[in-house]
Amino acid sequence: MTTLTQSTTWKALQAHTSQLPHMRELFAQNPQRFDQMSVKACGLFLDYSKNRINNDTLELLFALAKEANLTDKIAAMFNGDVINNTEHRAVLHTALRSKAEQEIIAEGTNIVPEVQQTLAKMAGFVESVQSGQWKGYTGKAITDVVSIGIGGSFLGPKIVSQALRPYWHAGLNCHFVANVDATSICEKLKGLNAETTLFVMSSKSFGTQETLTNTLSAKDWFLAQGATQQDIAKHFVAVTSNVAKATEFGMDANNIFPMWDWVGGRYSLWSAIGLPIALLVGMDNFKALLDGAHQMDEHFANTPLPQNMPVIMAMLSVLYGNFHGSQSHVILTYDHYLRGLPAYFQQLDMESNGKSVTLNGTDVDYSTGPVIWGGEGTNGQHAYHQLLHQGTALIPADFIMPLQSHNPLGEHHDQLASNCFGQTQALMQGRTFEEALAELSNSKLDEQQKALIAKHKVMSGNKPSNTLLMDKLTPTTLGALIALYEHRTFVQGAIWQINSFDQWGVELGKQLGNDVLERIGADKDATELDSSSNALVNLYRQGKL
Ligand SMILES: O=P(O)(O)OC[C@H]1O[C@H](O)[C@H](O)[C@@H](O)[C@@H]1O
Repeated sequence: MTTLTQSTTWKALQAHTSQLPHMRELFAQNPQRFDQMSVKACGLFLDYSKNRINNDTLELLFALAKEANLTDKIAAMFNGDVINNTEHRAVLHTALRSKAEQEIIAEGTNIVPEVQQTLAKMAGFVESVQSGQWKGYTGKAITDVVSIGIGGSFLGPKIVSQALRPYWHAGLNCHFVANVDATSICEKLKGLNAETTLFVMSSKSFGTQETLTNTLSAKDWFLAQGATQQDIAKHFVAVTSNVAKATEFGMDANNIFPMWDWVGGRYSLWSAIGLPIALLVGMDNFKALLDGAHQMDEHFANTPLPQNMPVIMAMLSVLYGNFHGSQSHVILTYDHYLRGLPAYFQQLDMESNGKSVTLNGTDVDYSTGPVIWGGEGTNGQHAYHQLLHQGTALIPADFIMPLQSHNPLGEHHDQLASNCFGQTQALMQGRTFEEALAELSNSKLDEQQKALIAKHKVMSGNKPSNTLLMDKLTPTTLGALIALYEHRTFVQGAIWQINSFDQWGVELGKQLGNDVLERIGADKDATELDSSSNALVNLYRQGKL
């Protein structure tokens, strides 16, 4: 047993949660519920009143946070303490969006000047590409950027670029390649002109198989179009913390944008890994994105726990995962531009909190990170929302919606908003048997059939959701929104006493993948693996069934 599950507060929460009435009743009991259970910060508004909570629940949750020394842990992260204990690294993505005059020390050095220098280098490059001063090998301006990276070096730039589509510079397009499946790069390169294409290779380690292979194929394609080795410097740039390896690979030293060990891959879009974003939306908008995130950092670092938006959201997730047996959490974005956000938060949260041992190596005896998934509203309402409403699993939901659309058109946005709010309402209140029966009062069915159908129409309700609103989706509000989820993830990790910043689980697959690759390339059938893996490798070597 860990000290966490043995704590009085943990036990009190177990006892308390089983006694709480249905949310319908909680709303009926307290007309102030919405006012008391909503909070505004950094251009975001969070309504968390549709949760299985009352004031006592919140008190217990914040007590748990206090007992986990959350405030000290937050300070330790911002101070650059080596909180990633298995990789001996500080965790300072917050420094990437700090103010130029701040001083943030990592391993004895103030890192803010390096951050600022890199931003300045990005600004110069972005300006020269956007203005057309940067010329390709035949003297033409760049029209297309191909961003090559995977994991944190892919999803952040891709999803943020997608979200900020209304801010794109006219005349520049961007294509993202991650998968080692050649189809990805081949499809992207079709129709592109080598003379006007710029490749941005992003790899923190500069050692990731997919990214290296895709970059080599991009280089081959580029040379096959008539360009020469000397032309590469005009068309290939790299972002990496391994400058030596990038130079060795053939990248021009002037075209390498640095990042650092103290930035985790899934927290790196704020660094030069965000270069494709900056190329598309310009440096002012990129800085506005950083500023939104910085505002959320300030809120997170300085706001008492009960009013602290990331802390509230994290503790609600702890409530469902640890006290209601919830294994999954859904992100529902009611905004087409934010359709990629669930995938981004999935990587952020699942790679961070998919852990089973505490920082000191003890096995956990409680659930840690849930499965994160989701999609855009209203599409999901015609598909998986069925399970949210009537399935057997309890899946807390976050509904995210801007109040104003970038594309105001007729009644579209009113309909979108009414669906969003209607869903949260339906999840919360459900439908009783009596209500379902009453709805059938005018039908021609006999009493027995009515009772059967009514039974199928019953929705238990009491399904939790948060609603997150913003005026409009802008670089600033998007920055705040992403930082909100980063900190939410951090807080959960802090409660669970796990390391949210390493990812050893993905390493074994990579290692074994390399081993299998050797066997695929060998001149005899594989015999040394388990029977399934041997047979699969051998089938692959045959190339047909
Ligand atoms: O940026 P790179 O070093 O190429 O790493 C790319 C990605 O690969 C790894 O497998 C990690 O799981 C990710 O966190 C990382 O973002």
